[in-house]
Amino acid sequence: MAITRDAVVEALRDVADPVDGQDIVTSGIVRALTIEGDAVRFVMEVAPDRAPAYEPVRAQAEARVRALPGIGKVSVLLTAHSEKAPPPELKPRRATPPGGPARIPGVKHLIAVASGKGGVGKSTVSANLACALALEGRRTGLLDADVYGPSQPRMLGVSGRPASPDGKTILPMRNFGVTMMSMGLMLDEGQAVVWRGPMLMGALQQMLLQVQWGDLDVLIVDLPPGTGDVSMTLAQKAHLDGAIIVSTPQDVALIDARKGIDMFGKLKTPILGMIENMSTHVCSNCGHEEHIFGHGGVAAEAERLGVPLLAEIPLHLDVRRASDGGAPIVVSQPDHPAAQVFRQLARRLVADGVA
Ligand SMILES: Nc1ncnc2c1ncn2[C@@H]1O[C@H](COP(=O)(O)OP(=O)(O)OP(=O)(O)O)[C@@H](O)[C@H]1O
Repeated sequence: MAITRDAVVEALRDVADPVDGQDIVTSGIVRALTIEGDAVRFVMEVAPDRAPAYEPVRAQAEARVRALPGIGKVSVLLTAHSEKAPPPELKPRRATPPGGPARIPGVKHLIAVASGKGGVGKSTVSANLACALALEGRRTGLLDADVYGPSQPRMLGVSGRPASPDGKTILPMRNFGVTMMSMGLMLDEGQAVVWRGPMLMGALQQMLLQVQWGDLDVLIVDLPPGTGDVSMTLAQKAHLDGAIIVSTPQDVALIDARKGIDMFGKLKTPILGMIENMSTHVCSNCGHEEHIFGHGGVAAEAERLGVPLLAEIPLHLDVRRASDGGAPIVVSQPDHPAAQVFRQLARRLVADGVA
């Protein structure tokens, strides 16, 4: 029987990370997994001072994989990620001089998740979509560019200041199979509030180009709400494959969403489609459905604009709880109806060749 990547990953999920408390796949220390015939190789990347403590975990991981049917050679190496140099300061500096849209090295697809108005669930959608794409086997990255309200560290259960091997480049964080970086991890509290346009633009470029994203099939960028400098810079400077616009069915959110669509249109960024979030409220006690913010508004708008309605996500307490708990519903309750909507969304984007 051929060894599959899924089987190896599943086996490794049985092994706990003693520091992180999660399994070693979720905690992101398993790297460079390669399978050649019946031979399996991977490394476990840990902090240098913790290497001795991880030796039993390495042995356990090796034994767990070795127990899989049809396995030949298993090689598991402990490597220490360097924490010598602190990451570079995310400096409020001027963006590089004008130039055309550039591709980010190693990144196949770049997708922006935008909303006209704040609080409509753009970050919730970005986090769940990223996790769902990772579950589809896509090498997925998530950049939280919401400089005024970075929420991805909380949603993906990531904390701490990112390390840098050389003081110039930044090592991203990783959880739930998603490589992630957030402006929130690079800034001291309140720092960004005083930033002006050119500073924000420079910081975004730094995050796109100085973070060691590695080879990614898709990088999702969670933009700040509205059509401000960060959104404009991304659309102008980076080769975006498309933008997804998140809106609630309410008129006010829709009007703002139209402005966002208009901006991307002017900057020649394709709109991949719209997502209606908080589409219908499902009572967590009795299951009764209610359209608190109206219903069908986003579908009608998408039709008017000639763009697809990619998903309708229910407003459900479990979605909020999962995000607040640091494990998006797609990973914490994979059978939940809301999780299924995100999984279908991810499959659709993969099938359409954009992710
Ligand atoms: N479908 C949903 N069901 C329940 N709660 C949701 C849903 N979508 C988002 N929320 C909750 O609504 C709040 C706002 O969501 P989120 O932070 O994703 O919005 P946002 O558009 O990114 O906001 P911001 O303007 O701060 O960037 C969060 O507490 C989130 O957990």
